[in-house]
Amino acid sequence: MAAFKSGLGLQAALTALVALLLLAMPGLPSPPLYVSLAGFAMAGLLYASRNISAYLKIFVSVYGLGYLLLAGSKTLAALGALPGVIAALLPPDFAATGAVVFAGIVLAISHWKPIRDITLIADPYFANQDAPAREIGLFRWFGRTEGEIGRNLVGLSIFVNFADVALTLGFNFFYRDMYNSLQALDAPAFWYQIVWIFVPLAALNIVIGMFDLYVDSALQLRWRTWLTHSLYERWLGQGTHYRIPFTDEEADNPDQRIQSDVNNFILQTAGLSIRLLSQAAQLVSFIVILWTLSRDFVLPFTDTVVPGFLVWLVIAYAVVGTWLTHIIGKPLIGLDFRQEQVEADFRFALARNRIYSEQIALLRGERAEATRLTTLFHAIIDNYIGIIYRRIKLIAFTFSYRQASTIFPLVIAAPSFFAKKITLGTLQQTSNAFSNVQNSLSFFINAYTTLAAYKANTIRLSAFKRAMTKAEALAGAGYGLAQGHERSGDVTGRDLTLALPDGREIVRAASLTLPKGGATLLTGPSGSGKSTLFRAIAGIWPFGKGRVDVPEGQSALVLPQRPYIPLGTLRGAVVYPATSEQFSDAAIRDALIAAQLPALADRLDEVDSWDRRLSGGEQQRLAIARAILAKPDWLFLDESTAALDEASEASIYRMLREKLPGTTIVSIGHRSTLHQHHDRRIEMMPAGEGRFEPRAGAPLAAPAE
Ligand SMILES: Nc1ncnc2c1ncn2[C@@H]1O[C@H](COP(=O)(O)OP(=O)(O)OP(=O)(O)O)[C@@H](O)[C@H]1O
Repeated sequence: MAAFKSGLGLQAALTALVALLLLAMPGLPSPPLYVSLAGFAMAGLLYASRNISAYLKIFVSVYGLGYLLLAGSKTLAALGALPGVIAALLPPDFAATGAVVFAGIVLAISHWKPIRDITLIADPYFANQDAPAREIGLFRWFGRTEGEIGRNLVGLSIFVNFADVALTLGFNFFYRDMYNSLQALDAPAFWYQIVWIFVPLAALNIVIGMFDLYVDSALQLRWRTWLTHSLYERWLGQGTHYRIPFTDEEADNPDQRIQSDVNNFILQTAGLSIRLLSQAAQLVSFIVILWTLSRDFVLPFTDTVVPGFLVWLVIAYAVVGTWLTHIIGKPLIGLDFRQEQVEADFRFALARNRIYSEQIALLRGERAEATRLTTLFHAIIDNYIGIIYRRIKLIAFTFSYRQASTIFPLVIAAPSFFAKKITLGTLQQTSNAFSNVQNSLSFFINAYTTLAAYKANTIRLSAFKRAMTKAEALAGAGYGLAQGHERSGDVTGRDLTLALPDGREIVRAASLTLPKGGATLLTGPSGSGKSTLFRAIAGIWPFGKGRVDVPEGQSALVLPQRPYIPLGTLRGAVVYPATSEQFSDAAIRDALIAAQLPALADRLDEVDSWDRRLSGGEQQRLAIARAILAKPDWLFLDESTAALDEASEASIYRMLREKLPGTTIVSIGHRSTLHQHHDRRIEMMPAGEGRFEPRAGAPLAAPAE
């Protein structure tokens, strides 16, 4: 793996050097010239692959390394520098050139759109420079960065798969020799084949199978950990999750995309690409065997010689089969895509029933919910029935095809056997080689359903990533609303227009100031854009024009009318979004008591569905306790005490102003009793065409002591 690790440049140089050395040895026994010339082609390909996808580059590199090993060992063998036993085990000369051809194919397909869609999702993992993931011990020592471990694991997995192909070749020759010994009634030769050929091959097959699973699982686990983590970090980052619905991308059910699509994508990408590679190697090897076996093939019942007849036959057989399968199976892509969607919709509806169970029970909404669930579930069944019929049609074809392919080569080669032109061993070897070639060529056929689901999966993940990019752009500077910093310490708006996602303007303010210090009350009719103004100040509302400036380096906390209560302990719910370690238990208890929740002060460790256990007013007071702990410079209360009675609301406001003297409070509220707790008022006034304008009102009475 040394050349693999030390970069592409070095590999290319080494490969070219081997080729040069080989060429510069006139008179010395060396592999054929075409093997040496292929070295130059390999060096060129490695150079050309420097800008391709990080994932595909691994494959080109492995082929480069494969060429080095094969051509190098062939040269050593030609010079007599390798022991005869090892030299006999080396693959034929064409294997080295085969590596070059395959590297060329990988390079050629790297720009193809379906491949690019896949590599755009796969690449970030293999190109990352992050430290190895701590939580997974498997292969953590296999590279300095997580990306390097991933690349090395893919490389290792490819080598393991190639070893498996070599074994399959070994088995093919074993069958020939074993059946020949049977035909010749040669018992010692038969037992030699069983004990000295079959047993070692079978043992190796088991070991390789185990190691393959270990390497593949480690790769999948590490890759999934990294990709899942990076996707949800990005999804949660800077309000992206909030803005995705505002984009024009179809990115429904992000939960499903992060939890299940990622896993399937990784399983399929790693599985299919590496298998495709070994299938290709197997294909070439067995085509060569088949060609050798049918070099002078005489068409049955004629005297016509068709060189390599079986090779042409198997290619035609597989191409026609692939084409027919494609025609029959194509609708599965759309059906699988839709299945994922309807399953996710149904799951989401069930989850919502769980979350809103109390409201549904109070409203006696069970029937309505059941009707909706039935409709959603019918969509699952309808689509699945479509999938079943399509699969049955596909199976009718693939099964007949598979059955025919076991008997087909025997039918073709049997006349030669009966005419005593070939031995039983050769007949057996022919049949085995034919089915191996057919199998590799039909890789696409057999994996059709997987490929269909894989494509649907890739589309879903690509759309999710595009939606995140668009949502991030919505937050970017220059899009609609600009956000900056205000030196005076106030929150200000200049030439501000807030609009809805469809472009309709709802708030317009040539100049707006929320002064630092004291308390400001924002009032106005329902739907006049008060909460939207808070969203714009908090920097999550993307639609509009003009700018909002907030004081630099100051903390802010927005408490909505319905506070968010996370799953877990009461302690975690109170300190949210901070972590429990940031506050002592005493401070948390004091905050709960100050927020008029003394009964909860001793239940900090209790885990419960607190969002359902606590009343609306209790949840609002829990959010107030959060504010007391966080001590923000700015506290935005969006009807955050609307569920409390007026007396409780009054004492909460008094307590807040007493405990948080340095905090500027901005409240939204409809009750006139709120006036007494604020110093000034801003009112949303109608400004024509459905718009509202925030205007400063007369100073309010000094806050009640
Ligand atoms: N995500 C959204 N997509 C489309 N329209 C929205 C969205 N969020 C808010 N609106 C619309 O924007 C308008 C202003 O809403 P906003 O919540 O700011 O009003 P408000 O003044 O706070 O009302 P209330 O006093 O009833 O809470 C409403 O007509 C609302 O339907």
